[in-house]
Amino acid sequence: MGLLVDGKWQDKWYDTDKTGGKFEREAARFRNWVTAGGEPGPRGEGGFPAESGRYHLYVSMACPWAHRTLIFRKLKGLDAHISISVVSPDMLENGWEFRPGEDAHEDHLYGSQFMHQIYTRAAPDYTGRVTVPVLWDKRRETIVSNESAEIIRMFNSAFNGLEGVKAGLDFCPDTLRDEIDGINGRVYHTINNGVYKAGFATAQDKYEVAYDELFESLDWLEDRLSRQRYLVGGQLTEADWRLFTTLVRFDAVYFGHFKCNRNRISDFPALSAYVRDLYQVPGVANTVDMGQIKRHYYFSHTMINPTQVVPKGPEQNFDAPHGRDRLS
Ligand SMILES: N[C@@H](CCC(=O)N[C@@H](CS)C(=O)NCC(=O)O)C(=O)O
Repeated sequence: MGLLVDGKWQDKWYDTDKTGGKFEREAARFRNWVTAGGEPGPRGEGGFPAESGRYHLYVSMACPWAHRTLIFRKLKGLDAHISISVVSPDMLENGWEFRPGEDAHEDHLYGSQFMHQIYTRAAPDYTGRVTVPVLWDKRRETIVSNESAEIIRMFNSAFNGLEGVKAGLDFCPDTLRDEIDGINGRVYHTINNGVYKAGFATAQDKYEVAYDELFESLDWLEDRLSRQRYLVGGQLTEADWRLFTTLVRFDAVYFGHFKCNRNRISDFPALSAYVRDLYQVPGVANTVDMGQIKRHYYFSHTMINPTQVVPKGPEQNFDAPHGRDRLS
């Protein structure tokens, strides 16, 4: 685990000293947008038109942020248009690595050994963390974006003109967008990033604040989802997929490893059925690799789990009936 400083790799854990033990996630630095015709997006520069075969996605199967992009790529029918390389689940002194084998790929574009080499290829003097997912432009040989929230919005709409892409499937319709953004805001701060705030806190009080906010939000969602099948508008939206990637990891990882242990998701009747409902959407199960998820967290975070022993459990069956059709 480390970061780049002026283009040089340094092996350093998150610095929580300057924030009194609180984990603060750094904002992503590459924020351009692929758009249908290459016009600039909401921020960043233009010149990234949606073209088949032009873009490459670097992901980890373990990472909940990268997982969002894998789900959108699959559901929108973008597999044939956007290629991918999967990094090894073990993120140690060199950060994310390419280690071709059962779990990971080589870097299909440049044969790099480390993900940080992709960042310095785009920006030789880059300073910051080296995160996945990364959307890479093969034509301009640079990073378009390393912000998953924005990559999924691009996948949702920018590529709709390409052959075989499910243009009619809209996970962020204009009419629901404000409500989706509202839900996303709370879910991001207290759940998606909330589990990390609990797990990476190095002071008791900072951990407890994150823990309380997390379970307050899970109680709120349990109530909401006991009355409606999906979070917003009676249909599957981006808000559901953003919540899903955290919930599906919760009992196996966040409950124990990140000390988010008031309850398991399996203790919440609505939330647990909701996770199964989303998991059973055709195409999604293949994006969930529980072996890599557990391996990554328990093996890579040596300051939390120095023995690097990976737990065998829990037993989970996301294929069990969810019974949520009645809420549609
Ligand atoms: N804002 C980013 C966050 C991505 C992120 O933090 N990914 C984690 C993996 S789960 C990572 O690569 N961490 C490496 C690090 O922080 O050094 C996004 O949503 O795309």
